[in-house]
Amino acid sequence: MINLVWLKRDIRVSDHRPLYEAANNGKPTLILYVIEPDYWQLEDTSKRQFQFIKESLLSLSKQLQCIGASLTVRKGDVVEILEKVHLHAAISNLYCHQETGNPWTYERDKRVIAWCKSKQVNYQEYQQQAVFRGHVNRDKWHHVAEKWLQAAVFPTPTHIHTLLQHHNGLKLLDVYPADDNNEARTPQQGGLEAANKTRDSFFHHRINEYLYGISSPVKSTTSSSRLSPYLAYGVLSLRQVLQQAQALPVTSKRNKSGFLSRLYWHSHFVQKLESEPRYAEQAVHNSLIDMRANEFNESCYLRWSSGDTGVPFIDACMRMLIQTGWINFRMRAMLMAYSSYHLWLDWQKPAARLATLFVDYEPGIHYPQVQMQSGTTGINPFRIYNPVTQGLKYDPDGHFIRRYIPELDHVPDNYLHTPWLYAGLKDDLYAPPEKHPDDAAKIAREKISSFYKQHLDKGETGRVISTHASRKRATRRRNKSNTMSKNQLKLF
Ligand SMILES: Cc1cc2nc3c(=O)[nH]c(=O)nc-3n(C[C@H](O)[C@H](O)[C@H](O)COP(=O)(O)OP(=O)(O)OC[C@H]3O[C@@H](n4cnc5c(N)ncnc54)[C@H](O)[C@@H]3O)c2cc1C
Repeated sequence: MINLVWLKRDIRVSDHRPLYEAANNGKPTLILYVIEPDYWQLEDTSKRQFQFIKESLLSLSKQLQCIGASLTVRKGDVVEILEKVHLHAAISNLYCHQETGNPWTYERDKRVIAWCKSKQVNYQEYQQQAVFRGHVNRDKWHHVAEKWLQAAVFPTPTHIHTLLQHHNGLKLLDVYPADDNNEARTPQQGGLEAANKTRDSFFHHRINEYLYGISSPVKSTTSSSRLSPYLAYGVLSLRQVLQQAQALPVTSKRNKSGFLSRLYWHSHFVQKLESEPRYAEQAVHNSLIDMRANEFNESCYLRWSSGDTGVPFIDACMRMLIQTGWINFRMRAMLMAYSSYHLWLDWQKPAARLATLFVDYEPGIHYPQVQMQSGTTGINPFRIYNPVTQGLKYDPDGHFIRRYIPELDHVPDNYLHTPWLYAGLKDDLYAPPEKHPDDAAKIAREKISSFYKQHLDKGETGRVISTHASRKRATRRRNKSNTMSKNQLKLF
């Protein structure tokens, strides 16, 4: 009888409860990662994410060797692979982490649980974020989340009695099982070494510029922590990073607490998708499901998705994302809002496109953010950014635009943010936008107001708020002197 540790978005040894439990019960243990071809065919997955996972698994394999264990990789349907393993060596315990993923992984997990039940395999699933299954009372969420995040981390096992396989299957990682070819030219590297380097440089130096650079797509590349892909695939444990950050003796308290707030937001957002999985498929507010239905303009979508809308700051942001696999929060919000308001595109297809471009794709953050930026939650419906004003503010000298849009080389600086006003624009090189951004924003405002007036059910808005919104005021009254809770006050 063996243990099986099934790895998903938890590619690490430290603060890893499934590995810890397996090591403690002394049975031979198979540590398994399954490349699931059907998953990699989905609209929201891509080769750049696979590449990051591959690098992280190769790094994990070395870490496991240091504690006498080994990683096994297999390719196929998880249930079929479990079945094969079980025939070869009976599985007594299957340990894994709870995953809040997309609808496909949710269904896959249900099949695994059903298989375990049918084979009388003891299925043990543990939390790896402050995200709770079943009914969650949002009034109490921050208390339980805080308790979980402050609990002691699980120590790295010093030895795991490993089950040796004929072949470890690491070579399978050389072949990406889909054909999207969506790679980033200069992505962040996966693996623990890169994760530690990124974290240490942030904790020891870059954190002091954190809030100063946070909104700029240029400054934030170094001032933001850049930990997102390591947290998304569990190369680092969120709880461990949070506790390490709390212990930092940094000079600027504002920067430190700004960063800590965002680590809390992580679980706050993932909890939304966990509590209401349809966030990934349908407008979370029932009245707003059809707000943009039957109006999808494919050519606008294609121009947006390749960074060719004709609005330079939008296009430069999109092209940076295509090239690097990362962009800062504000620009993610602006890109999403531009597609939803100015281009009036229903959010699903743009959301999938962005997901495939993010190396750090985390469904639990992504879909709730997408819906918030698209006005489909029924709360703060007008998240409309003026892309020209944003450009002038965050790229006043135009270096960022020039870097990503060489077709604008012939356009003088004073027209760089609005090239459609320049009489000499070579529009065969860089076509102007289909609608002037101001006109498009005005039309969107009118459409939203009119749709809200006609269709918005306020009772449903109340339901969305009570299920998903943060408890800002209540928390402030109850915890005036509690610094940890102050970090949660900024949740939205
Ligand atoms: C439309 C849209 C989609 C997004 N999709 C993703 C996604 O797929 N994966 C992802 O990790 N983040 C996503 N974000 C949130 C945010 O933009 C990124 O987490 C952040 O830019 C990552 O860079 P960083 O690690 O340097 O962040 P930092 O500012 O250093 O923050 C530290 C960590 O806190 C968490 N975090 C930061 N901002 C947020 C936020 N607004 N909400 C929830 N958690 C946050 C992340 O885990 C991040 O790594 C999205 C935001 C928007 C507007």
